[in-house]
Amino acid sequence: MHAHPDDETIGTGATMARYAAEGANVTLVTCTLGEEGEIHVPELAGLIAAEADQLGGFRVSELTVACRALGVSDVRFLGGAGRYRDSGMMDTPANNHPRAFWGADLDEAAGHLVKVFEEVRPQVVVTYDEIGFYGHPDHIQAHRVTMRACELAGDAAPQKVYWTAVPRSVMEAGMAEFSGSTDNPFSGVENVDDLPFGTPDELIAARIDATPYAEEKMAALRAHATQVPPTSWMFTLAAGSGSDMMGVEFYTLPVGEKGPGVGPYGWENDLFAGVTLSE
Ligand SMILES: CC(=O)N[C@H]1[C@@H](O[C@@H]2[C@H](O)[C@H](O)[C@@H](O)[C@H](O)[C@H]2O)O[C@H](CO)[C@@H](O)[C@@H]1O
Ligand SMILES: [Zn+2]
Repeated sequence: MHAHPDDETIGTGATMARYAAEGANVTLVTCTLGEEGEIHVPELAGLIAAEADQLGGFRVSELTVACRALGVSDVRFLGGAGRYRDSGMMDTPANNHPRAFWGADLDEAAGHLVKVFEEVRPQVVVTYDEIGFYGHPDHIQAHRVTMRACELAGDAAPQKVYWTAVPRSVMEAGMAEFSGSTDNPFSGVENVDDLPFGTPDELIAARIDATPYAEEKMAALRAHATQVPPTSWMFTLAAGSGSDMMGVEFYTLPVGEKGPGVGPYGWENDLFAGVTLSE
Protein backbone atom coordinates (compact mmCIF):
# COMPACT_ATOMS: atom_id res chain seq x y z
CA MET A 1 0.00 0.00 0.00
CA HIS A 2 1.83 3.06 -1.29
CA ALA A 3 1.12 6.82 -1.48
CA HIS A 4 2.34 7.88 -4.95
CA PRO A 5 3.51 6.32 -8.19
CA ASP A 6 7.26 5.73 -7.61
CA ASP A 7 7.06 4.78 -3.93
CA GLU A 8 6.40 1.14 -4.83
CA THR A 9 9.74 1.00 -6.63
CA ILE A 10 11.81 3.22 -4.34
CA GLY A 11 10.79 1.45 -1.15
CA THR A 12 9.77 -2.07 -2.13
CA GLY A 13 10.60 -2.58 -5.81
CA ALA A 14 13.09 -5.39 -5.37
CA THR A 15 10.85 -7.17 -2.85
CA MET A 16 7.86 -6.93 -5.20
CA ALA A 17 9.92 -8.19 -8.16
CA ARG A 18 11.26 -11.13 -6.13
CA TYR A 19 7.84 -12.30 -4.96
CA ALA A 20 6.25 -11.78 -8.37
CA ALA A 21 9.02 -13.89 -9.89
CA GLU A 22 8.57 -16.54 -7.19
CA GLY A 23 4.88 -16.88 -8.07
CA ALA A 24 3.24 -14.95 -5.24
CA ASN A 25 0.18 -12.84 -6.03
CA VAL A 26 1.44 -9.28 -5.61
CA THR A 27 -1.20 -6.53 -5.50
CA LEU A 28 -0.13 -2.89 -5.51
CA VAL A 29 -2.56 -0.29 -4.14
CA THR A 30 -1.46 3.29 -4.77
CA CYS A 31 -3.43 6.03 -2.98
CA THR A 32 -2.95 9.00 -5.32
CA LEU A 33 -1.81 9.74 -8.88
CA GLY A 34 1.07 11.97 -7.74
CA GLU A 35 -0.50 15.08 -9.26
CA GLU A 36 1.57 17.51 -7.13
CA GLY A 37 4.98 16.13 -7.97
CA GLU A 38 7.98 17.87 -9.50
CA ILE A 39 8.88 17.23 -13.13
CA HIS A 40 12.48 16.34 -13.96
CA VAL A 41 11.77 15.90 -17.69
CA PRO A 42 12.05 19.39 -19.23
CA GLU A 43 9.79 18.69 -22.20
CA LEU A 44 7.00 17.66 -19.82
CA ALA A 45 7.32 20.70 -17.55
CA GLY A 46 3.99 22.11 -18.74
CA LEU A 47 2.10 19.17 -17.19
CA ILE A 48 2.79 20.55 -13.70
CA ALA A 49 -0.19 21.04 -11.37
CA ALA A 50 0.05 24.84 -11.56
CA GLU A 51 -0.21 24.75 -15.37
CA ALA A 52 -1.84 21.92 -17.38
CA ASP A 53 -2.31 19.81 -14.20
CA GLN A 54 -1.80 16.62 -16.20
CA LEU A 55 1.08 15.08 -14.20
CA GLY A 56 -1.23 12.64 -12.42
CA GLY A 57 -2.34 11.03 -15.65
CA PHE A 58 1.21 10.86 -16.91
CA ARG A 59 2.41 9.21 -13.72
CA VAL A 60 -0.23 6.53 -14.20
CA SER A 61 1.60 5.63 -17.41
CA GLU A 62 4.97 5.71 -15.63
CA LEU A 63 3.55 3.39 -12.96
CA THR A 64 2.28 0.99 -15.61
CA VAL A 65 5.72 0.73 -17.19
CA ALA A 66 7.44 0.43 -13.81
CA CYS A 67 5.16 -2.39 -12.65
CA ARG A 68 5.69 -4.21 -15.93
CA ALA A 69 9.43 -4.07 -15.22
CA LEU A 70 8.80 -5.48 -11.73
CA GLY A 71 6.58 -8.25 -13.08
CA VAL A 72 3.58 -6.95 -11.11
CA SER A 73 0.27 -6.98 -12.98
CA ASP A 74 -2.34 -6.30 -10.27
CA VAL A 75 -2.06 -2.50 -10.01
CA ARG A 76 -4.89 -0.57 -8.34
CA PHE A 77 -5.65 2.91 -7.06
CA LEU A 78 -7.37 3.28 -3.70
CA GLY A 79 -11.06 3.95 -4.39
CA GLY A 80 -10.33 3.98 -8.14
CA ALA A 81 -7.97 6.17 -10.17
CA GLY A 82 -8.37 9.84 -9.21
CA ARG A 83 -10.49 9.25 -6.09
CA TYR A 84 -7.78 10.75 -3.86
CA ARG A 85 -5.37 13.51 -4.93
CA ASP A 86 -1.73 13.94 -4.04
CA SER A 87 -1.71 16.27 -1.01
CA GLY A 88 1.63 17.89 -1.71
CA MET A 89 4.31 18.32 0.93
CA MET A 90 3.21 19.00 4.53
CA ASP A 91 1.69 22.46 5.12
CA THR A 92 1.37 23.37 1.44
CA PRO A 93 -1.90 24.66 -0.11
CA ALA A 94 -2.45 21.32 -1.91
CA ASN A 95 -3.13 19.79 1.54
CA ASN A 96 -6.49 21.58 1.39
CA HIS A 97 -7.61 20.42 -2.05
CA PRO A 98 -11.14 18.90 -1.68
CA ARG A 99 -9.85 15.51 -2.88
CA ALA A 100 -6.49 15.65 -1.08
CA PHE A 101 -5.71 12.25 0.43
CA TRP A 102 -4.53 14.01 3.59
CA GLY A 103 -8.12 15.18 4.21
CA ALA A 104 -9.77 11.86 3.37
CA ASP A 105 -12.33 10.37 5.73
CA LEU A 106 -10.34 7.59 7.40
CA ASP A 107 -13.08 4.96 7.53
CA GLU A 108 -14.24 5.69 3.99
CA ALA A 109 -10.70 5.34 2.65
CA ALA A 110 -10.07 2.24 4.78
CA GLY A 111 -13.32 0.79 3.44
CA HIS A 112 -11.89 0.87 -0.08
CA LEU A 113 -8.87 -1.10 1.12
CA VAL A 114 -11.03 -3.59 3.02
CA LYS A 115 -12.75 -4.38 -0.27
CA VAL A 116 -9.35 -5.22 -1.76
CA PHE A 117 -8.51 -7.37 1.27
CA GLU A 118 -11.83 -9.23 0.91
CA GLU A 119 -11.10 -9.96 -2.75
CA VAL A 120 -7.36 -10.67 -2.57
CA ARG A 121 -7.14 -12.16 0.94
CA PRO A 122 -3.49 -11.13 1.45
CA GLN A 123 -1.45 -13.09 4.00
CA VAL A 124 1.00 -10.16 4.16
CA VAL A 125 0.55 -6.40 3.74
CA VAL A 126 3.34 -3.82 3.49
CA THR A 127 3.03 -0.07 4.08
CA TYR A 128 4.82 2.73 5.99
CA ASP A 129 5.34 3.44 9.69
CA GLU A 130 3.49 6.13 11.67
CA ILE A 131 5.55 8.98 10.17
CA GLY A 132 5.09 7.63 6.67
CA PHE A 133 8.83 6.84 6.65
CA TYR A 134 9.74 10.50 6.09
CA GLY A 135 6.76 12.63 7.08
CA HIS A 136 4.93 13.21 3.80
CA PRO A 137 1.19 13.62 4.52
CA ASP A 138 0.14 11.05 1.92
CA HIS A 139 2.57 8.53 3.36
CA ILE A 140 1.27 9.16 6.88
CA GLN A 141 -2.30 8.78 5.59
CA ALA A 142 -1.42 5.57 3.73
CA HIS A 143 -0.16 4.19 7.04
CA ARG A 144 -3.30 5.26 8.92
CA VAL A 145 -5.68 3.93 6.26
CA THR A 146 -3.89 0.59 6.05
CA MET A 147 -3.85 0.04 9.81
CA ARG A 148 -7.53 1.08 10.05
CA ALA A 149 -8.42 -1.33 7.24
CA CYS A 150 -6.71 -4.12 9.18
CA GLU A 151 -8.96 -3.27 12.15
CA LEU A 152 -12.12 -3.28 9.99
CA ALA A 153 -11.34 -6.27 7.76
CA GLY A 154 -12.20 -9.11 10.16
CA ASP A 155 -11.14 -12.46 8.73
CA ALA A 156 -9.93 -10.74 5.54
CA ALA A 157 -7.19 -8.97 7.51
CA PRO A 158 -3.59 -10.06 6.80
CA GLN A 159 -1.61 -12.33 9.19
CA LYS A 160 1.41 -9.99 9.04
CA VAL A 161 1.83 -6.25 8.44
CA TYR A 162 5.27 -4.87 7.66
CA TRP A 163 6.42 -1.25 7.60
CA THR A 164 9.25 -0.13 5.31
CA ALA A 165 12.43 0.81 7.15
CA VAL A 166 16.14 1.44 6.74
CA PRO A 167 18.50 0.24 9.50
CA ARG A 168 20.73 2.90 11.10
CA SER A 169 23.76 0.84 10.05
CA VAL A 170 22.70 1.08 6.38
CA MET A 171 22.12 4.81 6.73
CA GLU A 172 25.64 5.18 8.16
CA ALA A 173 27.08 3.15 5.28
CA GLY A 174 25.16 5.34 2.84
CA MET A 175 26.49 8.52 4.47
CA ALA A 176 30.02 7.16 4.12
CA GLU A 177 29.36 6.14 0.49
CA PHE A 178 28.22 9.63 -0.46
CA SER A 179 30.51 11.69 1.80
CA GLY A 180 32.61 12.95 -1.12
CA SER A 181 29.85 12.96 -3.73
CA THR A 182 28.45 16.08 -5.40
CA ASP A 183 24.92 14.64 -5.31
CA ASN A 184 25.08 13.66 -1.65
CA PRO A 185 21.53 13.07 -0.40
CA PHE A 186 22.92 13.45 3.12
CA SER A 187 24.59 16.83 2.53
CA GLY A 188 24.48 18.97 5.66
CA VAL A 189 23.78 15.97 7.89
CA GLU A 190 26.53 15.44 10.43
CA ASN A 191 25.17 12.44 12.27
CA VAL A 192 22.79 9.63 11.33
CA ASP A 193 20.77 10.47 14.46
CA ASP A 194 20.00 13.87 12.88
CA LEU A 195 18.04 12.17 10.07
CA PRO A 196 14.20 12.04 10.34
CA PHE A 197 14.30 8.33 9.52
CA GLY A 198 16.41 5.26 10.19
CA THR A 199 15.56 2.38 12.52
CA PRO A 200 17.84 0.85 15.16
CA ASP A 201 19.11 -2.44 13.71
CA GLU A 202 17.65 -4.41 16.62
CA LEU A 203 14.13 -3.21 15.74
CA ILE A 204 14.34 -4.42 12.14
CA ALA A 205 12.39 -7.67 11.59
CA ALA A 206 13.19 -8.54 7.98
CA ARG A 207 16.08 -8.06 5.57
CA ILE A 208 14.70 -9.09 2.18
CA ASP A 209 17.56 -9.98 -0.12
CA ALA A 210 16.23 -9.48 -3.66
CA THR A 211 19.63 -8.70 -5.13
CA PRO A 212 18.89 -10.84 -8.24
CA TYR A 213 16.08 -8.35 -8.98
CA ALA A 214 18.09 -5.11 -8.52
CA GLU A 215 18.11 -4.50 -12.28
CA GLU A 216 14.31 -4.86 -12.43
CA LYS A 217 14.16 -2.23 -9.69
CA MET A 218 16.48 0.07 -11.64
CA ALA A 219 14.39 -0.35 -14.80
CA ALA A 220 11.30 0.53 -12.79
CA LEU A 221 13.07 3.59 -11.34
CA ARG A 222 13.95 4.72 -14.86
CA ALA A 223 10.24 4.44 -15.75
CA HIS A 224 9.47 7.08 -13.11
CA ALA A 225 11.48 9.65 -15.10
CA THR A 226 9.42 12.69 -14.03
CA GLN A 227 10.31 11.94 -10.38
CA VAL A 228 13.72 10.24 -10.55
CA PRO A 229 16.20 12.07 -12.82
CA PRO A 230 19.17 10.20 -14.34
CA THR A 231 21.39 12.17 -11.92
CA SER A 232 19.53 10.77 -8.88
CA TRP A 233 21.65 9.50 -6.01
CA MET A 234 19.81 6.18 -6.38
CA PHE A 235 21.44 5.62 -9.76
CA THR A 236 24.78 6.74 -8.34
CA LEU A 237 24.40 4.20 -5.52
CA ALA A 238 23.40 1.46 -7.95
CA ALA A 239 26.47 2.14 -10.10
CA GLY A 240 28.83 2.32 -7.16
CA SER A 241 29.93 0.03 -4.36
CA GLY A 242 26.47 0.41 -2.82
CA SER A 243 24.83 -1.49 -5.68
CA ASP A 244 23.87 -4.35 -3.35
CA MET A 245 21.87 -1.86 -1.28
CA MET A 246 19.44 -1.40 -4.17
CA GLY A 247 18.44 -5.07 -4.12
CA VAL A 248 18.04 -5.36 -0.36
CA GLU A 249 15.04 -3.89 1.44
CA PHE A 250 14.26 -3.80 5.15
CA TYR A 251 11.08 -3.89 7.22
CA THR A 252 9.76 -3.76 10.75
CA LEU A 253 6.92 -6.07 11.80
CA PRO A 254 4.31 -4.32 13.94
CA VAL A 255 1.60 -6.97 13.35
CA GLY A 256 2.09 -10.74 13.32
CA GLU A 257 4.64 -13.25 14.56
CA LYS A 258 8.20 -13.05 13.29
CA GLY A 259 9.24 -16.27 11.54
CA PRO A 260 12.66 -17.90 11.56
CA GLY A 261 15.52 -15.45 11.00
CA VAL A 262 19.29 -15.14 10.92
CA GLY A 263 22.02 -12.93 12.31
CA PRO A 264 22.34 -11.13 15.65
CA TYR A 265 18.78 -9.78 15.48
CA GLY A 266 17.11 -12.78 13.82
CA TRP A 267 16.22 -10.91 10.64
CA GLU A 268 13.81 -12.82 8.41
CA ASN A 269 14.67 -13.17 4.73
CA ASP A 270 11.09 -13.99 3.76
CA LEU A 271 7.99 -11.88 4.46
CA PHE A 272 5.96 -15.09 4.42
CA ALA A 273 8.09 -16.75 7.12
CA GLY A 274 5.72 -18.42 9.60
CA VAL A 275 2.62 -17.54 7.53
CA THR A 276 -0.19 -20.09 7.04
CA LEU A 277 -0.64 -20.17 3.27
CA SER A 278 -4.26 -20.72 2.19
CA GLU A 279 -4.91 -23.56 -0.25
C1 LIG B 1 9.23 9.75 -2.90
C2 LIG B 1 8.01 10.61 -2.72
O1 LIG B 1 7.18 10.39 -1.84
N1 LIG B 1 7.89 11.66 -3.57
C3 LIG B 1 6.73 12.56 -3.47
C4 LIG B 1 7.18 13.92 -2.93
O2 LIG B 1 8.16 14.42 -3.83
C5 LIG B 1 8.98 15.43 -3.22
C6 LIG B 1 8.45 16.81 -3.58
O3 LIG B 1 8.33 16.92 -4.97
C7 LIG B 1 9.39 17.90 -3.04
O4 LIG B 1 8.88 19.15 -3.48
C8 LIG B 1 10.82 17.70 -3.55
O5 LIG B 1 11.65 18.68 -2.98
C9 LIG B 1 11.32 16.31 -3.15
O6 LIG B 1 12.62 16.12 -3.67
C10 LIG B 1 10.41 15.23 -3.72
O7 LIG B 1 10.82 13.94 -3.25
O8 LIG B 1 6.05 14.82 -2.87
C11 LIG B 1 5.35 15.02 -4.10
C12 LIG B 1 4.23 16.00 -3.84
O9 LIG B 1 3.35 15.46 -2.87
C13 LIG B 1 4.86 13.67 -4.65
O10 LIG B 1 4.20 13.82 -5.90
C14 LIG B 1 6.06 12.72 -4.83
O11 LIG B 1 5.62 11.45 -5.30
ZN1 LIG C 1 5.50 9.13 -1.99
